[in-house]
Formats: sequence, C-alpha cells, structure tokens
Amino acid sequence: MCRGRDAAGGHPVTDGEKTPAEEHAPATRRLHAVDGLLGRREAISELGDALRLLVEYATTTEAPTEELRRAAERIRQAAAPLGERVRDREVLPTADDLLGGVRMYNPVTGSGSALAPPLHIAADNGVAVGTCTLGMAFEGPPTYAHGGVSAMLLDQMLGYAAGIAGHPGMTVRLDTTYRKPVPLLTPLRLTATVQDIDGRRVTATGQLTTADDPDTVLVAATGVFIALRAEQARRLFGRVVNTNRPSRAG
Ligand SMILES: CCCCCCCC(=O)SCCNC(=O)CCNC(=O)[C@H](O)C(C)(C)COP(=O)(O)OP(=O)(O)OC[C@H]1O[C@@H](n2cnc3c(N)ncnc32)[C@H](O)[C@@H]1OP(=O)(O)O
Repeated sequence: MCRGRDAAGGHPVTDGEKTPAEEHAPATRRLHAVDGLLGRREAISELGDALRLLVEYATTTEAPTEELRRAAERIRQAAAPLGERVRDREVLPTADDLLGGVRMYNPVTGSGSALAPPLHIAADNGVAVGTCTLGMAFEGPPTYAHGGVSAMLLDQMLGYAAGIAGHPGMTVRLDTTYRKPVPLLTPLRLTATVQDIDGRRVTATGQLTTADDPDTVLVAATGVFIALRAEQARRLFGRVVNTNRPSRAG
C-alpha cells in the first residue's frame, strides 16, 4: 500500500486504505485526538497569520535602521523555541491529513505558511474557484504582483481542478499568458477546469481576474498533469512517513 499523495498535496496518488492504527483506535481516543488536532491546526493558522503580518510589515517598513536590528534580534529569540523540535524532511507534519487533503504548510494554500497568500480554493460544480489578496510582499513590478506568483497560484488552481475531476497528477507543463498586471492589495478571483483527459495526461485551463471585474482576464494558464503510476508514487513518496495517528496528534 502506498499512502503517497501528489507533491503539492490534495488527492491520493494510489489508494485510500486506513492504517491498522486508524482502524483499531477506540472512538473516545479518536475524539480526543481530533480535539487536539483541531486545536493544533488553529494554533498553526494563528502563527501563520502572525508570520504573514510580520512578512508584510518587514517588506514595507520604513522604521529606523536601529529598529530593524532590534526586531531581527527579537524575531530570532521568538524562533528559537520552535527550532528545538523540528520534523525530519521525510516525516509529514502531525497536523496534516493527506487523505483528507489538509496541508497546513502548502506554500500556496497553507494557513500555516508565511509564504502563502494564502489562496482559498473550493469546488463549484466541477470548477475550482479560488480567492486571495496579495500583499506587498508579492510585489514584482512596482505596485503589481510578481509574474512567478501568478504562475504559482494558477499551478495550484489547475492541479486542484485535476484533483476534483478525479485525476490528480503532477505538473509537467505550465503555460502562462500575462495580459494585464495583477494589482496588489486587491481581492482576486481564480477559476480552473479540466479540458481534456487522455490516459494519464490531464489538461486543465484557468484564469486570474480581480474579484470586482471577473470578465477581464489578467493572467490565463494551461497546465498538463500526469497521474503517477503506483511504482512512481512509491519511488517518489514511499520514504515519507505519516505520523498523523490519533494517539500522537494534538
Ligand atoms: C491540490 C493539489 C494541487 C497541486 C498543484 C501543484 C502541483 C505541483 O507543483 S507538482 C510539482 C512539479 N512537478 C514535478 O515535479 C513533476 C516532475 N516530473 C516528473 O517527475 C515526471 O515527468 C513524472 C513522474 C510526472 C512523469 O514521468 P513519466 O511517467 O516518465 O512520464 P512520461 O512517460 O515521459 O510521460 C507520460 C505521458 O505524459 C506526457 N508528457 C510528459 N511530459 C509532458 C509535457 N511536459 N507536456 C505534455 N505532455 C507530457 C508524455 O508525452 C506521455 O504521454 P503518453 O502516455 O501519451 O505517451
């Protein structure tokens, strides 16, 4: 059995079997674990919010130079206790649930990631619909979003669309067309749908607009996703350990 998912997280690459621990955990223990897990996810999101605020202020501040040095020292002090217990690269975060599509630190959607806008995505009748607002930290050309950030958002959108169509895969090609600059500090709307499924190859298209003007496409994208063979999923993700068991969560 391989419990691997596509790299960006979301949909099973192979099967959805439960582990023996999940099958046999007593209901009460499971309930407590879920309580602890939800609390941990809330705390991770709270830390993520604080980090995003820090990133936004750090990239826009004109505070005196000495204040920057003091802030750097305080941030190093705040970070130190977090660094005392870190997970190994091949161990998944305990707060994640791969089969449930929860990736707390996904750099695009993860509420725990300082790097994520974060993008919120939901399925609406087979269409992936995403919303986010990009802060000043995402600036490329003055006052507009960096083109790589738009590509990142659309990659995630197209991958999500492939997943909800029942054909998750890894991106092998992403074409982006930049029609107009993407404004910062402005609510954005993204959509994506699957256009074609050909064996293991799925083609999806998507677009990015402002929420206020969904008819004016700012960036359009087409992506090709390849479903992994079981052997490929094992080779790529077989080393990854999922420690998210009810008895260890919380
Ligand atoms: C909610 C989740 C959202 C997720 C969104 C974000 C997704 C990601 O970021 S994924 C990370 C970035 N992507 C990667 O790292 C993938 C790197 N690539 C790979 O590892 C390999 O290409 C892999 C494993 C996917 C496929 O390898 P392999 O099975 O050997 O592919 P290969 O046999 O060459 O091709 C399979 C099919 O795809 C086609 N194909 C391969 N590459 C391309 C391409 N660039 N464009 C079009 N078609 C392609 C081939 O033509 C072939 O088609 P057919 O079966 O008709 O002959």
